[in-house]
Parts: sequence; structure tokens; C-alpha cells
Amino acid sequence: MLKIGITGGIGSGKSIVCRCFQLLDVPVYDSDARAKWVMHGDPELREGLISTFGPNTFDAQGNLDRPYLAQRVFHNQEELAKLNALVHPQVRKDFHRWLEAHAQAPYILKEAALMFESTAYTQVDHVLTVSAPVALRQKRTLARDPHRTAQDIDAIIHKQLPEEERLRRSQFVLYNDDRQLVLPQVIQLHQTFLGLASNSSHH
Ligand SMILES: CC(C)(COP(=O)(O)OP(=O)(O)OC[C@H]1O[C@@H](n2cnc3c(N)ncnc32)[C@H](O)[C@@H]1O)[C@@H](O)C(=O)NCCC(=O)NCCS
Ligand SMILES: Nc1ncnc2c1ncn2[C@@H]1O[C@H](COP(=O)(O)OP(=O)(O)OP(=O)(O)O)[C@@H](O)[C@H]1O
Repeated sequence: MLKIGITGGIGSGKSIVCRCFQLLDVPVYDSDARAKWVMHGDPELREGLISTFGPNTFDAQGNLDRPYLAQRVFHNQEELAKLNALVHPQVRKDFHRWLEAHAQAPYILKEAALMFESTAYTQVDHVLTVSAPVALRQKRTLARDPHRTAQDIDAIIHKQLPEEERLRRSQFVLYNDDRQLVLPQVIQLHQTFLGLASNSSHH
């Protein structure tokens, strides 16, 4: 089965683009949502998080306290590396299980903000980057996330790869820059991926 990774910086529009592909019946693995699900549900990982970040990592109801963890890790490289080392191996395993359940699809998308910063790119055949100018990404994220300041968003941007690097390492690009229409690009990419999938299944 063909596996396409989809990435992009914060606020680039990955989620919105993935929703378009879902409407075309393409299964989408949302790494971020699955990471949160695994952090919540895997008892061993839960223990690891509590011993690394303290009992405040989970609230009284047992839910992950995301603002607390965001405050701890997004302003501290070492803490972020510890979080990634705990979470990313479990997400890799979860992805393998998920793939088995979607073996019938011609191709799937794996959405990950950290495609190249983590090892996610090694689990896909090609990478599609959703690209938008950084000022537009900041504006969209501020509008979407009222709890984040412009400084919080800048800190996250600096923890991610620079846009040129991300583009250099991707095989496909979708421009979500308020100049080019998204849907025609999605449909064209869908045709391309179906073509690639049928080629690879003939070998
Ligand atoms: C630290 C957490 C709890 C903060 O949650 P919060 O709701 O405040 O932020 P959210 O998840 O919406 O992330 C905000 C943005 O930060 C970026 N981001 C998320 N995790 C990371 C990370 N580990 N490193 C760099 N950037 C990240 C993404 O672009 C995301 O859009 C959360 O981001 C988390 O659980 N991260 C670890 C899981 C992970 O690495 N996910 C990324 C894909 S596997
Ligand atoms: N072309 C567009 N026109 C208008 N609004 C858009 C467009 N693309 C994205 N947005 C809005 O910008 C915000 C960021 O988009 P989205 O959540 O899809 O980004 P993302 O890349 O998934 O971000 P993150 O890495 O933070 O998860 C959302 O509120 C979304 O609705």
C-alpha cells in the first residue's frame, strides 16, 4: 500500500487539507491526535510521563493537562526531547496497528507536524508539504488558538524545521497561501497518488 506523509508548519493548514482527502475516502492517520490518545491510554507511557514531568501532567480527572505540558516543553529543548523520546516510539507502533486495519485502501495519508524532526518520514513513501507564508500561519494560529500568544506561536515555530528545509525534503507541495485554490490541488494530487498506487501494486 502506498503511504503518503503530510506535513507543514503550525497553522499551515494540514488538518483542513486532510479533511479534503477524507472526503475523497482516503484514510488519514492523525499522528498528533493519536499521540494524545496513546498518552492517555497507554499505562506504561502514562507512568513514564508522570515520572518525568510530575503528577501535574494529568489533572484530577486523569486527563492529560496539555497547557501544563506545553508550558514545560515548548520553551525548553531538553524537556521537549524527553517528551518526544517517550511518545514517538509508541506512536510508531500505533501506526503499524492502524495500517493493518486499512490494508484495503489504495493509499493512505499520515499527517504529522513533525515529519522530519521525528522518524515519521521513514514510515512513508513520499511526503507532501502544505506550505504557507509564516506571517499567514501566525495569523491563522492566533485566530484558531485564543489561549496562545504571538510569542508562544513563535516559540513553536522555532522548534520546527525551517520552511525551505521542509520543502527541500518533500516530493509534493500544496500551496495554502490564500492565492491558489486548495480543492483543485487536492484533486490533482489525489489522481497522482492513485496513479502511483496502481503502479506500485503491479510490481
Ligand atoms: C505538548 C502538548 C501536550 C501541547 O498540547 P497543546 O494542545 O498545547 O498543543 P498542540 O498539540 O495543539 O500543538 C501545537 C503545535 O505545536 C506543534 N507541536 C506539537 N508537538 C510538538 C513537538 N513535540 N515538537 C515541536 N512542535 C510540536 C504542532 O505544530 C502543533 O500544531 C502536545 O503538543 C503533545 O502532546 N505533544 C507531544 C506529541 C507529539 O510529539 N505530537 C506531534 C506529532 S507526533
Ligand atoms: N485556506 C484557508 N482559508 C482560511 N482559513 C484557513 C485556510 N487554511 C487554514 N485555515 C485556518 O487556519 C487555521 C490553521 O489550519 P489547520 O488547523 O488546518 O493547520 P495545521 O497545519 O493543521 O496546524 P497545526 O500544526 O497547528 O495542527 C485553522 O483555523 C484553519 O481553519
